[in-house]
Amino acid sequence: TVEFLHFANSSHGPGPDKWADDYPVANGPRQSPINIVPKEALYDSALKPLKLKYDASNAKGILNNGHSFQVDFVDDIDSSTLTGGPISGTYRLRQFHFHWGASNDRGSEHTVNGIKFPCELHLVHWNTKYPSFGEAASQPDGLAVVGVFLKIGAANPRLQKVLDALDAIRTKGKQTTFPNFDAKTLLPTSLDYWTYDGSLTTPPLLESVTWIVLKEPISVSPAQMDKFRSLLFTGEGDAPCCMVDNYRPPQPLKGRLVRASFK
Ligand SMILES: O=C(NCc1ccccc1)Nc1ccc2c(c1)[B-](O)(O)OC2
Ligand SMILES: [Zn+2]
Repeated sequence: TVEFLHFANSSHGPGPDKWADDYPVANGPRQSPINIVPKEALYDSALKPLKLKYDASNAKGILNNGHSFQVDFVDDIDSSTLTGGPISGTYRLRQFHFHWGASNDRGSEHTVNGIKFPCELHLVHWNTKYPSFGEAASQPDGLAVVGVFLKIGAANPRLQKVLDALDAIRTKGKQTTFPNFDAKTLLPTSLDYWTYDGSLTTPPLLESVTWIVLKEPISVSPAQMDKFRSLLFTGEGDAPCCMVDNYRPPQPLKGRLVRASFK
């Protein structure tokens, strides 16, 4: 079947194959996502365990931003942080969001041995050595994003808390409060990960992300996947366009090394 990326030319702008026109970095040396080939990843015993310390009271709101939805966190103090892993210093949790497909055969941005998952969660953190997220986003060590695959299985009750808020943000630009949410509840048991240097996967595609992709997926049920697909790319009053296939396909590795925190 012809894979139609809903990013493709449509009501919400040009698709991935057109991004290089406005963002030449789209063809840069460290673009994301990538296909991860576990057998070609290098086990690095010097990699530290990930340390995620999240404070549920930092959760602020949930927003339909027109290409995904995100849960935003208070990030003016070091209360929800990522340390350890491949990074040095302290990175603050800013937001998390997802990417998903029109059907369960696609949707993730990273792939593993060419396998696509139906959905991928991104927990976005910024390096506190910089004064703000915006500043950090333009630095090579500015951002650290934890990627978590979602795999079809039993319904995920922790994810359901997020999905229950989607009815209130169906159209582009809508937001509502989303207090007291512990993002740690969305993580799998194992924090084993692959890591590599990459970029934002949506414009401006800045090459400022240390990617940390967890090996173990979390579960999502088919009904829960349909809840993601109930969102709209379009604003209230516009002809409705379902928010699906909001993922960028894998980009050339260009000689980059992917390291593994596990054997
Ligand atoms: O924060 C974003 N845009 C707003 C912005 C503000 C200021 C400077 C630059 C960008 N985008 C963005 C951030 C993090 C990730 C992605 C996109 B992702 O690749 O989808 O997953 C990880
Ligand atoms: Zn993302």
